[in-house]
Amino acid sequence: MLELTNISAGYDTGLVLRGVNLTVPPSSVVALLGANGAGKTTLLRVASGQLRPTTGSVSLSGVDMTGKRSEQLARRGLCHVPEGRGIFPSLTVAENIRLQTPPGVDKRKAIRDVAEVFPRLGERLDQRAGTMSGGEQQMLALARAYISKPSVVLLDEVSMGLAPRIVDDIFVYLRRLADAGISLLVVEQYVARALELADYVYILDRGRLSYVAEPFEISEETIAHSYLGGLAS
Ligand SMILES: Nc1ncnc2c1ncn2[C@@H]1O[C@H](COP(=O)(O)OP(=O)(O)OP(=O)(O)O)[C@@H](O)[C@H]1O
Repeated sequence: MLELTNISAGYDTGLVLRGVNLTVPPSSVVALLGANGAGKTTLLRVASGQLRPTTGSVSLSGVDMTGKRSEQLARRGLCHVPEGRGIFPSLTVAENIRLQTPPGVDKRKAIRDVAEVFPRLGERLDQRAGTMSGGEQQMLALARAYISKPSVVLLDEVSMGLAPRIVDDIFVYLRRLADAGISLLVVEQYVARALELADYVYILDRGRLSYVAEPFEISEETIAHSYLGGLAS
């Protein structure tokens, strides 16, 4: 369970998030929606320890992790798949998987597991990651969410710029993670698909939470407004 309480955070340029409360319960999927610049990526950065909040707290499985570094959160079971993938392009696929395998887990087994879930990666174990297609690179980034056995995965626009067929594969994979009891916090441009996956929906409007609901409660009009950035106006 991930709990963000009364989070305010921003950059040198100013405050972005103002008093945001968000909970990802155990074995649940939360979709985080909002217009461009609303602060979705910033909130994921706070949750993963990349950005220290100005006020508020971050708690993971009941332990206060406010101000802790990303590696410490990762060790406690949080996996962040950022926008732009976060893989090592000059290393091979197999080397990437080995590096991402947590201590105590057999690296060869991790490679076999990834090849089973993503056969395309299995065919490319010796290929340099940076020479693969965008979709294949995204699969490699997502493989980390599988092999590191996390309790919570943060996913920032993981289907961005990918062909529809690959997006289908990625959503099947996300469903599989959710069915395995891993909690997901999903920022996604394919809103309808994100809502299909989600147990709860949060909408950010210019750094403030404007709406929290279960997917069946949310109207198309509310979603459209949130993406135009006009929900509160
Ligand atoms: N490193 C940074 N330094 C300064 N300002 C930043 C930085 N990163 C983001 N911002 C600003 O913070 C605000 C929120 O950005 P953020 O990326 O969190 O929004 P978002 O909801 O994820 O948007 P999008 O859907 O466009 O990715 C924006 O105004 C952005 O310009």
